[in-house]
Amino acid sequence: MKVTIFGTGYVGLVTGACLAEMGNHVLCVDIDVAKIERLRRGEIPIYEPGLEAIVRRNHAGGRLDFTTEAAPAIAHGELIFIAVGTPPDEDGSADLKYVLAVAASIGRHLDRYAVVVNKSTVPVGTADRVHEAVAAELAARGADVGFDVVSNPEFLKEGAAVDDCMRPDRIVVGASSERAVALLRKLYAPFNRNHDRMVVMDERSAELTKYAANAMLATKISFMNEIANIAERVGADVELVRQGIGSDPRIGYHFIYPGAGYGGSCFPKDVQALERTAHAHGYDARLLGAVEAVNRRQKDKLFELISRHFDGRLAGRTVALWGLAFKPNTDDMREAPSRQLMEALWQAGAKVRAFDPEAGEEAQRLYGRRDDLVLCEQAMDAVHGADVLAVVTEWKAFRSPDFAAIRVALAEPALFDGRNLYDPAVVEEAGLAYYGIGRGRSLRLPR
Ligand SMILES: NC(=O)c1ccc[n+]([C@@H]2O[C@H](COP(=O)([O-])OP(=O)(O)OC[C@H]3O[C@@H](n4cnc5c(N)ncnc54)[C@H](O)[C@@H]3O)[C@@H](O)[C@H]2O)c1
Ligand SMILES: O=c1ccn([C@@H]2O[C@H](COP(=O)(O)OP(=O)(O)O[C@H]3O[C@H](CO)[C@@H](O)[C@H](O)[C@H]3O)[C@@H](O)[C@H]2O)c(=O)[nH]1
Repeated sequence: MKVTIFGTGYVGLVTGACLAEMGNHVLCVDIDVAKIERLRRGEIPIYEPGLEAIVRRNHAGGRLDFTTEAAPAIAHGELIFIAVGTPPDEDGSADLKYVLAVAASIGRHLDRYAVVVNKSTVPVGTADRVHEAVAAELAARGADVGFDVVSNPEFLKEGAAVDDCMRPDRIVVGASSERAVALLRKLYAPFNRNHDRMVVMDERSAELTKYAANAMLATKISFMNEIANIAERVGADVELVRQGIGSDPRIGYHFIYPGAGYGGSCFPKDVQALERTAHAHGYDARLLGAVEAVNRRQKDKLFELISRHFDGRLAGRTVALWGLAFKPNTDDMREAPSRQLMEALWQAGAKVRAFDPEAGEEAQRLYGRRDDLVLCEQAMDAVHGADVLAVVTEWKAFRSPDFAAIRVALAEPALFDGRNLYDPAVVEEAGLAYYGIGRGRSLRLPR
């Protein structure tokens, strides 16, 4: 099929590449000229495992191309995806200016029936607004062209985006037109070979499904962080509690890892946006407000532990920091807990020596050159010359470090484990003070 995708970010590029891999002819459009030039040269602007090979193969095979021109892109696709950003505006609601700009542009150029497929995460009612924006432009030029708008939210996770896109749990399609549903069934048929993953519903339910999924996952994390903070105070170990509750299949082991708080481009903004939607409809969504508040507080947790360790005297101290990305397998630092921690440390007069397997360049872009930040090439380089070590992101490379070498390298051997990666007893045996999240220090069970 002929597919156009507006937006070549995490969602647009991955979707475009995977649809091309399934044999479709995909044209990706972006207003970012530099991004499109890089993509045409076969360079991938983001770090996403497996993506580069698929993009290069399909670009070379003539099934995937990139442009900055809206008109030929709209002429190309029988399915036109919108996968542009929906950042929060001043009050936390989703800002639809990019989505509506694409919709208007479709209306200005469309000259035969097409399905406009919205993949961006958008508030309930946006399909109607996109419909109106396209229709207004068609009317303005007196064009009598049929089109449908479908909601098709995306559930991929960064770091596993290609895999999620190739093997989705479900494909949610919100549509009121049979013609549009039939075209989407055809497009997604190769992804449904094993069993039908398509869940067809109305547009509003599809839009709400996306927010409900993210809000549920964020709620699980904040819940566990709340339990961790209780565990710390009562002398229990939240890691044992986690295993104790996860074994109940109604609860499950997934997404109940306590830590330094959730970050990324989705959970923080989507929980907030859903709360704003509820508010706009006269409902006070208290649970969502609490999920958000618990997370904001949790992102301060590592700083509090480090500050307490030094009795609040952080000026002149140096903290080694492992992990800048908001989670492993990405270079994305949007809303990353590492940022809140670094900024608080700087404010308190401390310096940071940081290492991340992929996000060093992004940190450089965000913070530029400054005296209180050294970006290191190796994990141990960050530790040498630091007083203490804080682990913020659970990259696999950090799972089993040489604690003895870390103890020798640190001036004040202490490890702040923001993801509960380590066994406190093992760390302490190596001669380092251990601080985790919700690990009451009075409890040490025999192994
Ligand atoms: N990142 C994720 O893991 C993820 C997962 C599911 C859903 N989402 C949602 O998908 C949407 C896109 O997210 P993302 O992370 O891919 O964003 P992103 O910021 O990585 O990419 C968005 C792209 O859209 C481009 N763009 C903006 N206006 C444009 C226009 N008029 N025409 C063409 N391109 C334009 C930007 O230049 C940018 O390259 C958001 O609504 C997000 O909430 C993201
Ligand atoms: O038990 C857990 C699981 C995750 N996290 C944190 O939660 C954040 C988000 O992680 P994850 O969900 O893996 O990453 P995203 O790429 O943001 O993906 C989420 O957001 C996307 C955008 O909407 C959705 O498509 C995905 O389904 C949804 O998982 C990260 O900071 C993680 O460190 C925890 O603290 N504890």
